[in-house]
Amino acid sequence: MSNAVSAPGALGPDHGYGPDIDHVLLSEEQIRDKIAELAAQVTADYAGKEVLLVGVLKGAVLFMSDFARALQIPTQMEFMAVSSYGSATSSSGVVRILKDLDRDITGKHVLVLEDIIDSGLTLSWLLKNLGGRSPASLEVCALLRKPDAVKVEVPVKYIGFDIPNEFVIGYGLDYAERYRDLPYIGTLKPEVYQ
Ligand SMILES: O=P(O)(O)OC[C@H]1O[C@H](OP(=O)(O)OP(=O)(O)O)[C@H](O)[C@@H]1O
Ligand code: HPA
Ligand SMILES: [Mg+2]
Repeated sequence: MSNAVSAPGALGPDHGYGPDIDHVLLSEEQIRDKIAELAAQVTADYAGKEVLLVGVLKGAVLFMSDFARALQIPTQMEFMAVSSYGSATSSSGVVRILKDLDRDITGKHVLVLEDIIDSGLTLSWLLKNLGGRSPASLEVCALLRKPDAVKVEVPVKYIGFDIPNEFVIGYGLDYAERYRDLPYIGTLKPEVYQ
């Protein structure tokens, strides 16, 4: 993986988290460029249709916000909150719905937005759940995927970056609810976990 860029401090505001950051994997600019690319693909693929974006809270909130603005087609937004991690760094495998969609998705073109596919357990569960609600179509757009961590293969049409199998934070991704507000994606120093 050749995405490692310069020291965290060189990349703009770090919200005071700088000392906790080990290295930056994806800069704000790399993320922005990738979102523009993904949004152009989705805009072309869904031309003439209205898309219902389903953001998976809380991790996908920054991604959804930037992605929706980069799209050039009309979209509506729904959110679902599920949790399989709690404050741990590996999935418990037990997915719980913390907040369901506010409305019926029958006949809608649903595009699920995820920040990360790690084990794939969350998304695999979510696709079964949403697939049972008779959408016109159901696809996934995930910003990050860890190919070496996948336990369940999930059909994903749009992927931003494949990343190494290490715990990452920033741009929506948390460790124990912290670091979501970082504009870039990076890793934490080992001592932060102690
Ligand atoms: O592929 P998996 O191993 O299932 O992991 C991916 C999921 O885990 C994270 O959510 P988390 O449960 O931490 O909730 P959060 O988004 O509120 O932090 C992440 O946002 C994905 O939804
Ligand atoms: O690497 C990760 N970081 C933060 N949250 C996560 N949820 C699954 N994988 C990750
Ligand atoms: Mg989390």
